[in-house]
Amino acid sequence: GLGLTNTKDGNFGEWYSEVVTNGEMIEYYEISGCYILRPWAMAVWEEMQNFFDPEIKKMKIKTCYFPLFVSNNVLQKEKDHIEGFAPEVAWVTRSGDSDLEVPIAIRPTSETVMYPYYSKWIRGHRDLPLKLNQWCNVVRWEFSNPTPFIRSREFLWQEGHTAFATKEEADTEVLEILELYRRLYEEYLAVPVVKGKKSEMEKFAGGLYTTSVEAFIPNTGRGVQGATSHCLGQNFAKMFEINFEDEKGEKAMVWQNSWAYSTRTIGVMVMVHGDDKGLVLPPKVSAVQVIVIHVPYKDADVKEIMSACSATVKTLCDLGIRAEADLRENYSPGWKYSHWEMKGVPLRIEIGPKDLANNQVRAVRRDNGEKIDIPMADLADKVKVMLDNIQQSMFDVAKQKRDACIQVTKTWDEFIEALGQKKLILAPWCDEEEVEKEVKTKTKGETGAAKTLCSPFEQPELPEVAIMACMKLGSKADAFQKQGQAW
Ligand SMILES: O=C1CCCN[C@@H]1CCCn1cnc2ccccc2c1=O
Repeated sequence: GLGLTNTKDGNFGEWYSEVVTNGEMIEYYEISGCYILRPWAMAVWEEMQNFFDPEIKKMKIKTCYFPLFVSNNVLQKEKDHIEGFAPEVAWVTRSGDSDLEVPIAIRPTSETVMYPYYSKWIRGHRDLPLKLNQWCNVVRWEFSNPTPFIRSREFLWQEGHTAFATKEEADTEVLEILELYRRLYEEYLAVPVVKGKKSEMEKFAGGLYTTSVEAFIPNTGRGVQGATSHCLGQNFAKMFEINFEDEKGEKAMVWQNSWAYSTRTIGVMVMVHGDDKGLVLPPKVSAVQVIVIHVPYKDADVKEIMSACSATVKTLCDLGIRAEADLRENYSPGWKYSHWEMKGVPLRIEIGPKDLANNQVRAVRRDNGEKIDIPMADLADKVKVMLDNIQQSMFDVAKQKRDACIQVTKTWDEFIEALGQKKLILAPWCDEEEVEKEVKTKTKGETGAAKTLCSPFEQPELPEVAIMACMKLGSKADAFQKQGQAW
């Protein structure tokens, strides 16, 4: 039938897989770790792009497109960067039935594709800042459990790559981009995130420091990295000889950043807001914000009801609201209610004979099921306000749930206990790599190992605090909470 067979609190993994499929966002593909992104998902991706791209254009960041393929020697150039990632690189070794002279890699990220040309294009300080972004796919041949949107062998993202004359300019941009990522999550996906700095162990090895926005999934007690904004320092400039002649005529290396968000954002949004009836989409990113459904009644004039629905859709569309009518006669209203609830449409409007007689419509919110009768005359200003309320309410509810999971711990025992309770833990933190490694071993085998997520920029009164989350361990330990000075 139409309903889900798994519940969100019952079997989260199975629930998630059903929701993205029944909600018509994802179709599973014959090659493991790859997924088909259907229009219902791509519409969310496009709404996010409609916010983000104009914002970076305001920052004078230009769109480019570099090739998908990377030569081996260039890929190996920045040792720190590639070390550890090598197993994930996919290679083209043949064309037709003949082997390639030299295997060619498919980009897992584009630093090594782009930076030889940054070196060629950047000569003097007048060539700076160089700020480019590309919207593309990348391939990482991962082996840990693939999950639609969250972890796939190919995914879509934007990757920004910028070069500056000074570190100050780079530092400033890192945080400007991070703020855009916060807005993307909080204002569009209605998902609360924590901004912070990654630990030395978790940061991008090829960079100087990494900042990120961290989301949290209460059902699993897992933190999830939402987007990253790295300052690369001068590491890549050294490797790829990206120098410029500064005002004093001296040769200087550029300071670089790179930053990305990917289709993982959609998965986080589904995990946070979805419920046992399916997807729940924030109005700002939903392809359809209002679905209008006619309720035929035995001898009522169904044509009149249908035209009232079409007129309602027109009124709403003229206001810039993404409204559609489902007037199919081969499906019952009940079937349609379940179908559009599964797809997470924020607001449903029902029109039946009674409504027509009273010159009103029945509006039903997807997020909390609230039913409201609206006079036809008030449709214009009421519906827009309702959609804004739904957007805000979805964020407030998610933030309240996330905050309820945050626990401050001051002792190892408190920490281990919180770990077992799927908490997002704030604990004092020293950021020494061996401490991080030690805790990783010490917390294995417990309810689930843990990982540092970030050291929040907004710190509670505690000294040096890092925010962590318990990660139900699948194949590898990749998330643990931790304290710093405590031991
Ligand atoms: O995050 C970002 C933001 C966008 C540009 N790239 C950086 C850093 C990517 C780190 N990374 C991640 N997986 C990889 C996998 C294979 C080879 C290299 C890499 C790799 O460098």
